[in-house]
Amino acid sequence: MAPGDILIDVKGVAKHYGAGETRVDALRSVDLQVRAGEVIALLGPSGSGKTTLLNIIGCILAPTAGQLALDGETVFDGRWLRDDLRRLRLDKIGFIFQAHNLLPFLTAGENVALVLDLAGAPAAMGQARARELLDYLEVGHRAGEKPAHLSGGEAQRVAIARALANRPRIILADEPTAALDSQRAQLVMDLLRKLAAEQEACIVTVTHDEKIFDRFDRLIHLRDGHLVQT
Ligand SMILES: Nc1ncnc2c1ncn2[C@@H]1O[C@H](COP(=O)(O)OP(=O)(O)OP(=O)(O)O)[C@@H](O)[C@H]1O
Repeated sequence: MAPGDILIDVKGVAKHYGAGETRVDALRSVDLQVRAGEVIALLGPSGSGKTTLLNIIGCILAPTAGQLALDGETVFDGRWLRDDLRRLRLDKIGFIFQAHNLLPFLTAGENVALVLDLAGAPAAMGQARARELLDYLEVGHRAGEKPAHLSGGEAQRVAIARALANRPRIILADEPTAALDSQRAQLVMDLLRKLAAEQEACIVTVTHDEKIFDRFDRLIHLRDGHLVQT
């Protein structure tokens, strides 16, 4: 794989929820390609389908129709083509969620190292990588704390470190900077851009945060279940 290769390929993806009178067409027919090194934003009003699309790309939600290929491999075509979606997510995808979802009974450092542990890496390697990432995000001094003792911004940076721990090529983020002040939001975006370039990864971010719009290569708007690129 080289920079510029297509890491996410969404073709004709539709998703509806419910049936009959309660049916909601969240995505109608969406085509989207994202290449290695690209950092893109998904924008759109509430209910326009941003989270639905992010969850489909993350193999958390099955489309109603269409195809999805990740890193050159078709993973959905009318049905999931792999039965080990958990493994696929562990290997290829890093998630940064709005609610940071850190495990409350583990320290910040353990939360990050856990990802590598699950992927089968030796414990010492997981701890070293956790330390490196937490230091990089300027939260290394909090590595021994449980999430309940972290501020919102600190917890979010730990969650970002966790998403990056496994060096995924596809990073999906839902409002990653919502809990951060302007300076830190830009720092986090600059870090994500640097990582995307270094690791030949791509980043898809749902955001409403205007202060980081200039950090994206493309802004993609969702309207009524369709994409409009700018
Ligand atoms: N599990 C569900 N069951 C039924 N309808 C749903 C479900 N999830 C989402 N929807 C509907 O699908 C549409 C798209 O929702 P989605 O959460 O993808 O939008 P969004 O753009 O991410 O919104 P927001 O910015 O508010 O998070 C909305 O009309 C929503 O009400």
